[in-house]
Amino acid sequence: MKSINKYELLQKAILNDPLHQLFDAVEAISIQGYNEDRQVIYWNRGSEILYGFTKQEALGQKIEDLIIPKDMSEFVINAHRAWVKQNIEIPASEITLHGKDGCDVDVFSSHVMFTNQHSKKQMYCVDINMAETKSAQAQVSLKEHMLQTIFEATPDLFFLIEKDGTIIDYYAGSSKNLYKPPSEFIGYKIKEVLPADVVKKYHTYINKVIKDTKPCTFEYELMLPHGLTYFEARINYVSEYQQVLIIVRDITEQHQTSQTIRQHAYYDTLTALPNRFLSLDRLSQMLTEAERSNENVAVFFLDLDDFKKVNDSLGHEVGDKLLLEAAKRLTKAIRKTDTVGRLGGDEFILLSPGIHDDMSIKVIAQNLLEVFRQPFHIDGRELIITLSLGVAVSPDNGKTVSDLLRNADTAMYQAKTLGRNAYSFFTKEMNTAMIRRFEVEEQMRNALERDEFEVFYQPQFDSKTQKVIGAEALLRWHNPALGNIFPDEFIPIAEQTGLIVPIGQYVINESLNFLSSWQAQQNGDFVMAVNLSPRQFRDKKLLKVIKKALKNANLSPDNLELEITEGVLMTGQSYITEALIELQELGVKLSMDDFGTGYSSLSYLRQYHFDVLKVDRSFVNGITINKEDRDLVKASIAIAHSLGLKVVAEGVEISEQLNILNELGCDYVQGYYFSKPMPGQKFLDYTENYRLES
Ligand SMILES: Nc1nc2c(ncn2[C@@H]2O[C@H](COP(=O)(O)O[C@H]3[C@@H](O)[C@H](n4cnc5c(=O)[nH]c(N)nc54)O[C@@H]3COP(=O)(O)O)[C@@H](O)[C@H]2O)c(=O)[nH]1
Repeated sequence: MKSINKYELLQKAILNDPLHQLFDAVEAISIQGYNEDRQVIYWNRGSEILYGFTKQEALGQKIEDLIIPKDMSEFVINAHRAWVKQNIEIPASEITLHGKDGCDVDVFSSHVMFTNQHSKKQMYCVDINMAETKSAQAQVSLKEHMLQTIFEATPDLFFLIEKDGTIIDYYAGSSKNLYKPPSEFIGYKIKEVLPADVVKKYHTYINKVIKDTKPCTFEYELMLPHGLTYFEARINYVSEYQQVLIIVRDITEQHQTSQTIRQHAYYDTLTALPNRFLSLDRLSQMLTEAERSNENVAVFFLDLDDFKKVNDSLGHEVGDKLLLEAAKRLTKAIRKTDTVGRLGGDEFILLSPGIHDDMSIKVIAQNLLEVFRQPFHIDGRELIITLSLGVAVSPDNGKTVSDLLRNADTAMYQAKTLGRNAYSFFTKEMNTAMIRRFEVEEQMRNALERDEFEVFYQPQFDSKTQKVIGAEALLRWHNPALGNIFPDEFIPIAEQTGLIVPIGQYVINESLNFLSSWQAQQNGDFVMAVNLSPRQFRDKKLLKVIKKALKNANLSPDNLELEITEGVLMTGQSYITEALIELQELGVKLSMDDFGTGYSSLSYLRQYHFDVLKVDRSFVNGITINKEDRDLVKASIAIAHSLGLKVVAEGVEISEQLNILNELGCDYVQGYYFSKPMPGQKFLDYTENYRLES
C-alpha cells in the first residue's frame, strides 16, 4: 500500500476545509492558500480564471515561481517570512502580478495568516481583479477629459442646480456673458444671480422640465456691459439626482441675423415700412377681425404724382430721399390702429380698420392730401409732390385682400384721371374701365397678324413757303369687336405689355415704304417722322430693324426722323444713350417731342444731339390767347436755333397761330389747319393736289 506523506495528509485536510468549499463556489475572486514555505496549498476556481494556472498546476508551486514578477520576488519572500516569523502583517495593496501567459494581472490583494490544527501558519491571499475597475476608471477619466475639452471648446455656460434653484456647480469658459461674478454662484439661488424677469422665466421652465421630465428650451435677454445679449437656455432634468442641468448659449448673432432676415422679409428696406407682403397679411387679419365685429376696413391705395419725373430728372438718390420723407409724413398722419405700408415704387397703402361711415374716410383722405401740401426739402431743393389716392371699403367694395387692393388701385387711377392730387372712392363703374383695358389688351395681342393696324400720315410744312417738307406717321387701329381705338388709349397699353415692339417695327417698315413710293411719285425729298416709345429702346434689334427698313425702302437715313419724348431719356439707362448715339451716327434725325411739358427738356437738349425740337401743341394752342405760352414758344425757338436745331410746331389749328409762329421764326408746322392725319392714298392725293395748287 502506498504510504501517505505529511504533505498529502495536510493537503487532504485542507481540501476538506468547509471554508474551501465556500471559496470554490466563488469565481469572481481569486483565493489562494500558501504554507510557511510559500507553496500553494489551495487554489480556487477564481485563481484559475485570473492567473491561468489550473489547480493541479498550481498546487505545491511556490508563490514566487507562479505569479510574482521577478523584480518583486525578493520583497515578497522577505515579507512572507517576516509575517510567519515575526508576525509582521503584509498590508493589502494594489499590485501588478503576472499570469501563466506572462501578462500583467492587476489585482487588489489582501492577505490573512492563521495557524492550522498542526500549528502551521497558512497565508491566504484574496485577489480582486482590478482590470475592469481600471478600465472603468480609465473610461471615467477619459470622459472627464473629454467633458473638460468640450467645456473649454464651447462658449456655452453650464449650470447644475438643485430643484429649488440653488447652484451647485457651473462652468463658464469666459466671464463675458455672466450677469454676476462667478464667486456669487455656488450655493446661491438663481434669483440671486439674475434679474427678476429672467428668474421668472427660469422658474417657469424648471418647473415644466421637472413635471414633464422632457428637456426644454427658452430664450431671454440680458443687458450686459458689452450690450444687449440674447441667450438660449436648454434645461434638462436629471431625475436620478434630482438636479437640473442648464446649458446657456449666447445667440445674439443668430438673433441679429434672424432679425435682419425678418426685416428684409417683412419690411421695405428704404422706408422701413411694412412691405407688400406684410401689409397684405395685416389686411387679411383686419378683414377677419372686421367680419367678426361687423365693422369695415378702408383700404387706401396711394400713388405719388409724377414721381417718375422727379426720380428720373433729379436722380434716384433724390427720389429715394423723397420716398423716405413721404413715408415719414404718412406714418405721422395715421391713427395707431392703422397700417401704412409700401407696396413698391411710389405706391403706398393705408389700412384703416373700424371705419363707420364715408365721412371718416373723406377726413382721412383729405388729411393725407393735406400732409403733402407742404413742399419737401431735399438736398437744398424744394420739391412739391402730390398724392393720388383710391379707396375701397370692405365688405361693399370687396371681401378679400385681392379684391380690395385691385379696387382701391382702380379708384386711384380714377383720381389720377381727375387731375391728380385727389382721391376717389371705388365705384362699380370703375370696373368697366378696367374691363375695357383688359379687352383692349386682349384684342391687341393678335391685331398685327389680323392686319388691323393702319398708318396715317399728317403732312408737315415749311412755315414760310408752306411747302410740304415731310409727314408724321401716326398709327390707327380698327378692331372688329371694339371699333376704332385711339392711339392715346392703345399706345400706353402696347407700351406696358411690350407689344409696342412688334407694332413699332410695323410702323417703321410701313411708313418708310410709303415714303419711298411718295418720293418716287412726287419726285421729292421728304422726311418721315416716326414716334418711338421708351420700350422700343429696350429692343436690342431696334437699330438693325431701322437699317433694314431704310435699305428695303432704298432711303437715306436722313429721310427718317425719330420723335422721342422726355420719357425715353428720363430713364437715364445707358442702353438709351448708346442707341441714340448709334442712331445719330447712322445719320437718322432725332426730334425732341412734346418740348416744354417735362422737367428737364433743356438739359436733355444739351446732353443729346437732337436735330429737331417739336413744340407741344398745348403751347401752340395758347399762343394766340396768353402771353406766357407765346413767350415760352418764343424762348423755345430761340434756344433751339442757338443749338442749331430746327423747330416744328404741332397742333396748328388756325391761321393766327400760323402767323404768330412765322413771326417767332418757327421753321415747320403741322396741324388740323392744314390737314388731319390721313390714310396713305388720301395723303398722296392731298399732297399731289396741294403741290399742283401751290
Ligand atoms: N410710339 C408711338 N406713338 C404713337 C404712334 N402713333 C401715334 N402715337 C402717339 O399717340 C398719341 C396720340 O396720337 P394721335 O391720336 O395720332 O394724335 C396725334 C395727332 O393726330 C394730333 N394732332 C396733330 N395735329 C393736331 C391738331 O391740330 N389739333 C389736335 N388737337 N391734335 C392734333 O397730335 C398727335 C401727334 O402727337 P405727337 O406724336 O406728339 O406729335 C401721340 O402722343 C402720338 O405720338 C406710333 O406709331 N408710335
